[in-house]
Amino acid sequence: MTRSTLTTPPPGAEPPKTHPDGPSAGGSLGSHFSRCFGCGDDHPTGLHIAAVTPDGASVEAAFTVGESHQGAPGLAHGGVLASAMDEVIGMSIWLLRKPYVTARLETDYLLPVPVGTTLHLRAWCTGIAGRKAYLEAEGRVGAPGGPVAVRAAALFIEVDMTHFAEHGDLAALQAEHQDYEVNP
Ligand SMILES: CCCCC/C=C\C/C=C\C/C=C\C/C=C\CCCC(=O)SCCNC(=O)CCNC(=O)[C@H](O)C(C)(C)COP(=O)(O)OP(=O)(O)OC[C@H]1O[C@@H](n2cnc3c(N)ncnc32)[C@H](O)[C@@H]1OP(=O)(O)O
Repeated sequence: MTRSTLTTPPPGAEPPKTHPDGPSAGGSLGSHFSRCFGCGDDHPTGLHIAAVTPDGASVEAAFTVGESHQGAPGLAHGGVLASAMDEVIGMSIWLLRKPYVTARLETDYLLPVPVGTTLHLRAWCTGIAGRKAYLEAEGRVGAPGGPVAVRAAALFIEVDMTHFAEHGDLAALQAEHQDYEVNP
């Protein structure tokens, strides 16, 4: 992976501490928002990524490139593949049960990905330093041990839940996150 210093954990970064409320090994993650482009069941043209965690610390998902994901004829659009990486990386940091947003996403495209290909996605956290989380992901062609077509490295920043209320749609947030209170 051609990774910049911005997505490389600095000396002293700590390993992630998973949260007891997160799914245990072998569990499904579910969608964090029904209209999310990456994972939402109600998104009409979304990626509909559904992930599991094999070990409580990383996530795995299978994503099949469809007709609506093309860039060049018959080939996946690079931005769609980056979205899939962003999604599984976001799912992996949500295992900590703290809200984070993507600050930086670096993607290496190693192989063309034809329509109809199933990419086996995996994401994991490489370290935490203050509000910064360092994460990686890969997409392998055809099988979990298949050739790597896409790799990503990311910097996510921890935010308060008010980030989503202040900048986004508070009613939609509260409808699906009943535990969210304004001015708790
Ligand atoms: C109804 C929905 C509910 C959702 C919420 C519910 C629960 C949470 C959910 C679950 C999630 C589960 C799955 C998620 C799946 C997919 C995830 C997709 C994630 C996304 O797709 S999310 C959208 C795209 N994302 C954004 O929309 C971010 C826009 N942005 C900002 O909101 C600010 O920019 C922010 C907050 C990032 C920082 O702002 P800030 O003011 O808080 O902090 P500040 O700027 O001081 O940065 C602090 C330190 O980070 C360094 N830093 C910052 N940015 C950097 C960069 N780009 N490169 C290198 N370093 C950077 C600084 O240099 C400083 O470093 P230092 O401390 O060393 O000086």
